[in-house]
Amino acid sequence: MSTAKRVAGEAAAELVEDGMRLGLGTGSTVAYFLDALAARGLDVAGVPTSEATATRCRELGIRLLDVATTDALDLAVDGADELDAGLELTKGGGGALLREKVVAALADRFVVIATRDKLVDRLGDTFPVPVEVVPFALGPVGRVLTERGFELTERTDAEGRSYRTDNGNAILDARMPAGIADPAVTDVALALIPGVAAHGLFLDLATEALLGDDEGGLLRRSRPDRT
Ligand SMILES: O=C[C@H](O)[C@H](O)[C@H](O)COP(=O)(O)O
Repeated sequence: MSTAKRVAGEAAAELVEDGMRLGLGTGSTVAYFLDALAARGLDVAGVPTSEATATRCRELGIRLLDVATTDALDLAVDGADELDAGLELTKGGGGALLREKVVAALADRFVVIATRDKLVDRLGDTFPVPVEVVPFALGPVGRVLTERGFELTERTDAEGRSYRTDNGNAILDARMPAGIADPAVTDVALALIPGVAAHGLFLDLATEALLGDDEGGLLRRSRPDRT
């Protein structure tokens, strides 16, 4: 049990209103959000960002929406692996980055829930950028990333096999030893490499952050230009 994650998840559940269409993130912090949301018994429905979240929603009785027929969401709630003072994020530690980014982009409001220790001065300082790669392109993409100075680790599953996302893709965890000097430049550069399906830099998407700590405290941050 993590008090810090629970506090953040429960605070996010309080933001939900009857009738809302939600984006339902992925991860251990989101698990607390889903529990608290189900306990409220509201009439809501959401697009899940992973098979794991979809399964948990079915168990909890949270109605699911098909992303194919959902043009907009009122509120998305998701975790993060790092966030900076401007609410720019690194995500994808749980491998759900592609669907998470699609869902976040559909939402009018995107609330990040995390523990306070995930606040960083600069993205990439504590967590590599997960790069989701179509398996066919693993070699070429790996070579391009290495040429650009990234140190790569191909993600593996519990059995040591190449990890596969819900979309059937692999993940290269890419660390820039010198740090990511300009996330906006890296964002575009990564997205343009043929074979990259998605990457874990989430820029200009989050509107608010709810950050819990182990003493039960909650820090609220908002992006001034988006709320
Ligand atoms: O792919 C997974 C996601 O981006 C998660 O939201 C992120 O890794 C944070 O997960 P957790 O809340 O378990 O730390």
